[in-house]
Amino acid sequence: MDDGQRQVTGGRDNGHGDFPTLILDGVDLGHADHRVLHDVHLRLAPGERVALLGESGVGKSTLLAELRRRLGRHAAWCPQYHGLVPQLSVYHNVYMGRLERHSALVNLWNLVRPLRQAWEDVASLCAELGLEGAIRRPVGRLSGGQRQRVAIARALYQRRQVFLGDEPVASVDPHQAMALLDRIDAQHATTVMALHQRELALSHFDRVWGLADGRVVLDAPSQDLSLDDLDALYPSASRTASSPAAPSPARDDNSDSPAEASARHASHQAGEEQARP
Ligand SMILES: Nc1ncnc2c1ncn2[C@@H]1O[C@H](COP(=O)(O)OP(=O)(O)OP(=O)(O)O)[C@@H](O)[C@H]1O
Repeated sequence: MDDGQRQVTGGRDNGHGDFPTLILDGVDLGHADHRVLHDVHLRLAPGERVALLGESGVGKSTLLAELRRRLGRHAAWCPQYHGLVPQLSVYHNVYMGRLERHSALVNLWNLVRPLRQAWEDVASLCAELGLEGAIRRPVGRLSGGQRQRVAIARALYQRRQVFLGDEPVASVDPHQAMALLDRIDAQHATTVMALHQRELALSHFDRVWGLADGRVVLDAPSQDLSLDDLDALYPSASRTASSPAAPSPARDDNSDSPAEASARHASHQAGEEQARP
């Protein structure tokens, strides 16, 4: 067992209080023999909202899977491809978020002939998320945005301390994305979400973790970051946007690389420490 696991599993847990600070201290993450992320140093403290950014395939889902493994029952999970059962209704898919809280008999009953309380709980969550007319509909007949909201409803129904989301607002328009993030934040003081919307990362999160080239290259408060800092996490997009006839630098010369943005934040912090009496 490494330090990060000891921090999570060894702390106070009354089922309602804060989970212990989660620490990844120089770990490598990957799949079988394939190392995806090297020497990861990160801390997730209760009350922090973190946006996880980086190009496709860089390892965001891999990192989220590790956080989920370490947080265990502290974490509600909203997966990238929703993980819904298309043949079953919205009610059934949302209810399944909490199966482990009840006995097999209660679950069987609620799935076959829902008890009033379970139905009302799911119906009210669905109404909040704009799914009021759809609760009896099979998920396979919903739009992509509706399915995304069902997946979020199922994660909210889990009622855990930490919300882990793998691009949970990728299939909805920007207005809905903000409303959904507000709803998630209302229930969870602590969140980690993979995103591609840089503006949302700055407006809705306390901190940004940025991945590139198999490493964590950015770990800084969002208030210290600009869109240019986040753009630097997407070099392929900059290359695509550049004209092949007149190649231009990926970033303007005044903007920092993610590592420089992290360093800028660190030196800013050090300056504040020194200035303190
Ligand atoms: N189950 C797996 N087994 C082996 N390799 C995997 C597995 N899942 C992902 N990978 C590989 O790990 C690397 C990182 O994938 P990951 O899904 O973590 O990236 P990501 O940043 O979440 O990408 P995206 O934004 O496209 O979802 C990729 O090279 C991917 O092919």
